[in-house]
Amino acid sequence: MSRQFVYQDDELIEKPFNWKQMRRLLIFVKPYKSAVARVVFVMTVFGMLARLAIPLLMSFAIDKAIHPQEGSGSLSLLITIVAVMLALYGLRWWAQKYTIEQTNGIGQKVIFDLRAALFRHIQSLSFRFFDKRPAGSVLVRVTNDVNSLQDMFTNGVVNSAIDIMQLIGITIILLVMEPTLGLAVMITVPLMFLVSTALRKKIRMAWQVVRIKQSRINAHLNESIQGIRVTQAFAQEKENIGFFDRMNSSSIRSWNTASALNQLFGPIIEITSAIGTLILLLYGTYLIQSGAMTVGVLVAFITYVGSFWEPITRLGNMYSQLLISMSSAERIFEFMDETPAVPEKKDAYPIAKLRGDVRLEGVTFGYEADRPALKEVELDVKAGMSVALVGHTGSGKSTIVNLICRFYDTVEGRVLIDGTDIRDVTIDSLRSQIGIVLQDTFIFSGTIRDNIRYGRPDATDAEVEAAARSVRAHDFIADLPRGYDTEVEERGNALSVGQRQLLSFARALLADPRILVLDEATASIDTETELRIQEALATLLEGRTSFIVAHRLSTIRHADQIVVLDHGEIKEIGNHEELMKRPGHYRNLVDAQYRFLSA
Ligand SMILES: Nc1ncnc2c1ncn2[C@@H]1O[C@H](COP(=O)(O)OP(=O)(O)OP(=O)(O)O)[C@@H](O)[C@H]1O
Repeated sequence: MSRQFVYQDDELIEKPFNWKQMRRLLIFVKPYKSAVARVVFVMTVFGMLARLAIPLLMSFAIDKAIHPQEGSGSLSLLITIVAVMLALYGLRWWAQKYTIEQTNGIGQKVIFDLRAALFRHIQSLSFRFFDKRPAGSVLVRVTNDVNSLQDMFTNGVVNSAIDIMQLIGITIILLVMEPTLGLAVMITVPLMFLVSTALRKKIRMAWQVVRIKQSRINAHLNESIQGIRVTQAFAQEKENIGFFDRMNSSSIRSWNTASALNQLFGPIIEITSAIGTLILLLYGTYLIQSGAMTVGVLVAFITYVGSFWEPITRLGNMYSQLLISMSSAERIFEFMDETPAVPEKKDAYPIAKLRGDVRLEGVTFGYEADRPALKEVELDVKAGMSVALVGHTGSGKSTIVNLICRFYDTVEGRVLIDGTDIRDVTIDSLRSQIGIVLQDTFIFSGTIRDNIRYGRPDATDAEVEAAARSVRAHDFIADLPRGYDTEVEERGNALSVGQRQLLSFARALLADPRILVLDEATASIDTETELRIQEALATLLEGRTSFIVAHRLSTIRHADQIVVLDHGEIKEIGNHEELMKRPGHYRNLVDAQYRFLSA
């Protein structure tokens, strides 16, 4: 079997009940506590009391109106009792309807708040958080884990409270009505509890296996779809299908096992409750025959016992659900407790409108503790200069720009913008004045216009168009079927690499940042597009401080300053002419590129 896919995704495994977590979850219910109180009140006063009173009335009707011990039956009393019973049924129906509507509404609101809080928190987390986790696992927490709490919130909390009260109510009534018979019936409760607890645990485990398998299928599906181009290019479809089939069959098998176990549950509960009813009938008949109890009381008992098992079963199910919810809650709170790796100081202030001077002073940084990506970097860039960062792959070019944008904090040394340590200012005020154009241009679903407007949502249509014209993107946009209103699919798959790059230039230009960071695309593009991009770039860079992770000689040559990096250290700094005059890293790099181009 292929070892190529290994999934260690988040799995819904149950966790022991944890009060601390439960309390944290209940905080989300707090805003709705008066609504919850109303539901509990309505259900207790109207729903539960009606439910408990009906068998008593039945017993009363039999013993007093239908078959009294003394005298004959009374039709008018019977009619009155039936009328009261009908009214109680109506009340119960209304109370139930109200409870269902309200609990569903409250549950949805709680889930909405929880999901929103989680999303808001994730948005605030730094790059380091996302470095450690595949997008899929973050996705699962915001969707599956939150959903798995949905049942608990929509039905669980309120219904369990009602069920517990109902059980207490029935137990008290049974014991008060006929203590010995009440006790005799209760004998089956521990039995039923033991049997159902053991079986339920097995069932829970079996369903967890199903969930794990299904979550692996999801992960595989996600990867397969994202990687479909590579799969087809390497003609691996057959292997992929085979792997998927095996996962699929294994998921079905686990489903069958779980479902078979589940089906055992109903009969076992029925047998136990039948034993209870049998005891009730035998002992009840004996009590009636010996004159210690009336037929009406027996009928009431049978009805009460019938509605005794129902809340027990529901509470059992709820308990299973609760344990699964615990693991979801744990994972949700694990994310909620993540603090941004790039924290904002309490007294951080918004940085003034930037001039654009950038200084790196003795900067050392590593993504991992023992692997420095930059070592004691010194760099002084005056406002308006364009800086090309060059060096072999992994030399630390992107890391420099990551630090300037404060996606990460330095381990040693500091980054100064206009003489201010960037750790002292608010992140928002800093980043909103820095434009970033990444190599892998991200195009969001929406129109071309929306995408250009991304960094400045209040820009007018005319401004959007002017930005597109300046970076030479207007012509290709105008050629699209609906021009600026063309919907681009998610990630802009329908656009070429060059077109996407021009779009991102327009986006950056419209945001009009003082400092521009650009990770140049390495993909080879035709000469005409290359020329167009160079022209666009010249417009974009005009008057701004810019840092370009440069791959094209044309870009590098025109830069005011070229920074040559090697293994996280700056080896050379100067402009093209200066660096070409002496032998060194830069000259070797340029010679190598020329050799490559002329080969
Ligand atoms: N998110 C990350 N987590 C851990 N290590 C990283 C991360 N990003 C980069 N690195 C490591 O840091 C070092 C510098 O990487 P950086 O991305 O700055 O190189 P680069 O010069 O931009 O390379 P390239 O030209 O290939 O983009 C490399 O050794 C790389 O493996």
